[in-house]
Amino acid sequence: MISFENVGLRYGMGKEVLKDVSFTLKPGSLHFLTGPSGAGKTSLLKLLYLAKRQSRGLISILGKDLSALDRSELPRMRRRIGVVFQDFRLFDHLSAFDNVALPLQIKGAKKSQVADYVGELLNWVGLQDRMHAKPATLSGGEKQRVAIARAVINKPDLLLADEPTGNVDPEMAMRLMHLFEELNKLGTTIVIATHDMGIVKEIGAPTLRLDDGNLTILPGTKGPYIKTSQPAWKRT
Ligand SMILES: Nc1ncnc2c1ncn2[C@@H]1O[C@H](COP(=O)(O)OP(=O)(O)OP(=O)(O)O)[C@@H](O)[C@H]1O
Repeated sequence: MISFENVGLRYGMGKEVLKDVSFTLKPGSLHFLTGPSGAGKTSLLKLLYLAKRQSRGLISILGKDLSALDRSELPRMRRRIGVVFQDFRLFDHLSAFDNVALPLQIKGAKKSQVADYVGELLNWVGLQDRMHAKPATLSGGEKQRVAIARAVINKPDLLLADEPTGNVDPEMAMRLMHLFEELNKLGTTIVIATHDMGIVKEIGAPTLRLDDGNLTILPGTKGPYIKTSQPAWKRT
């Protein structure tokens, strides 16, 4: 369970970029996060992946109240969260295969299991012929697919993706969305920030919409996505 109660965020002494944001996401739900450029989407994701602390309000992630969380617990929490960053953040000295393998190796998975899982996933994202390439020799879309494979390989409890289909053609974008849906069916809670309203419409999951730091929640148009519930004090 993830819940935000009247959360505000400002950078330094600047104005609030998130204002009184309140929502709850049920475990296993899938949501889009939309809104114009500068509306606060990446900032909201930063709070969700524990890279920033809110300026006010209460946040609970994966059932843990962040205000009661000891700093020493952060690394363990972060390991349960997969993130696809807008700028990919791949390790330049590692091949596509090794970038994707890393989370499994850290977890201590067997070599044969790593080879199977990573091969299968890179195949799914259409990179079977680019497994041994280093990021510098990959196109933007190829890097994006490596970043997605790395974020999902561990079947995280929470997956956050910032514009994960920004660099691929529409056909690959839908394929990647289906990968997220498959992961969602296994129980991963997913939030996908996107400008691509075509994908939002096609998948039909409920949407968190930000406008200048203010959040509204739009219901989904298709199942089986678990609907978000507004906290009682926000219902009209
Ligand atoms: N590190 C920072 N320091 C100061 N202001 C910041 C910082 N990061 C973001 N902002 C400001 O916060 C606001 C929200 O930015 P954010 O990146 O969250 O928006 P966004 O909706 O993700 O935009 P985009 O769709 O263009 O990626 C913007 O006004 C931005 O200038």
